[in-house]
Amino acid sequence: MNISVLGCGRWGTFLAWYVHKVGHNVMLWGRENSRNYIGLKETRKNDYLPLPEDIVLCNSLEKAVSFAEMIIISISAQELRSFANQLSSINEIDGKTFILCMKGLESASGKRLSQVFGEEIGKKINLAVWVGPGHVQDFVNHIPNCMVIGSENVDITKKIVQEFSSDLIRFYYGQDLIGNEIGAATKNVMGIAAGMLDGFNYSSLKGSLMARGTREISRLVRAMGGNDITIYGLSHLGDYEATLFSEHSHNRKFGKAFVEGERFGKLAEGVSTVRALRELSKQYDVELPICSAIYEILFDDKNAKETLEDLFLRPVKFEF
Ligand SMILES: NC(=O)c1ccc[n+]([C@@H]2O[C@H](COP(=O)([O-])OP(=O)(O)OC[C@H]3O[C@@H](n4cnc5c(N)ncnc54)[C@H](O)[C@@H]3O)[C@@H](O)[C@H]2O)c1
Ligand SMILES: O=P(O)(O)OC[C@H](O)CO
Repeated sequence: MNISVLGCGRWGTFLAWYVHKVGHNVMLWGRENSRNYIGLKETRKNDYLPLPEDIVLCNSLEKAVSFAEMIIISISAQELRSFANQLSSINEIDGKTFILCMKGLESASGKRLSQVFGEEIGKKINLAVWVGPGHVQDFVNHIPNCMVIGSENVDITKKIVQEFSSDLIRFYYGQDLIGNEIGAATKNVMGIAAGMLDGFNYSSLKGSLMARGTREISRLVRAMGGNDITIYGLSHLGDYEATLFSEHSHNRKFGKAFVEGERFGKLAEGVSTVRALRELSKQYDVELPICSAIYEILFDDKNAKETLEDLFLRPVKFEF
């Protein structure tokens, strides 16, 4: 099958490498002036992998869309609305299958990425998300993992899983798009919290963070109409190792650098997601103590150590 991957950053380039490895014809699109695109064009490699010769690199969106039956998108979440708007003017998108491989929420509205995409596209397309644990550094070293693909159409979910399954990634069929998208986005906020704990030498608290983080997000998912058990699946709890503990996690590294007064320059999606969660907490009247603490530290200039320690001073309550 012909597959295009739109976005040639860390994850997009891996996805092109992966779908090529499982036997598809692949076109990888990037913006003409982007550093990632220029680097790949010049060297056919990035910091993580060499790009196989028969993956076609291209900077024409029209060409990438018309080439493929299935189109994977992996860019920064806050750019998705304007990017989808750009895509909507391409007639050939009609009837194609789009797969969002990104973890975030629109920061101003709290909307899920499938909602944002659907609102802008305005044409008949199939839409799915592909989330769950996985770092490029592990996959290229042949370390397998499990991931989840979900959509509102189980036939589409099954078709994508069939095309992309391999001994490197075992997929599960997602059953709850709300839970999968909220779960994938919010694990990044827990990753930032974990990095802060690491920075304060409180790493032993990460078990408690896993228990209370999942509980907090499961309440939100239930209020939004999703299934709270989804949060204990691959899109959220299943992604904690790769985010709360991994040396490769950008979100964890961002949190650690933040409390150490250093700058972390790579994309850490949890920063924008925590703004979205403030909005969702109000909209759905759900208390999100850990996410609120991270928001206050990042955006209200609250002292990080005191704010995290204050979480311990809240009234005692039942665990579930
Ligand atoms: N296991 C996983 O599912 C997994 C792993 C890593 C990353 N991700 C997700 O993938 C997404 C991308 O992360 P990344 O680490 O590759 O980030 P990155 O910064 O390496 O890449 C982002 C890419 O988006 C491009 N981009 C930004 N704005 C754009 C626009 N308006 N139009 C077109 N392209 C634009 C940039 O040029 C860049 O190449 C994030 O949402 C991240 O959470 C998922
Ligand atoms: O490096 P991070 O924190 O963006 O995490 C990457 C993936 O989402 C881990 O599954």
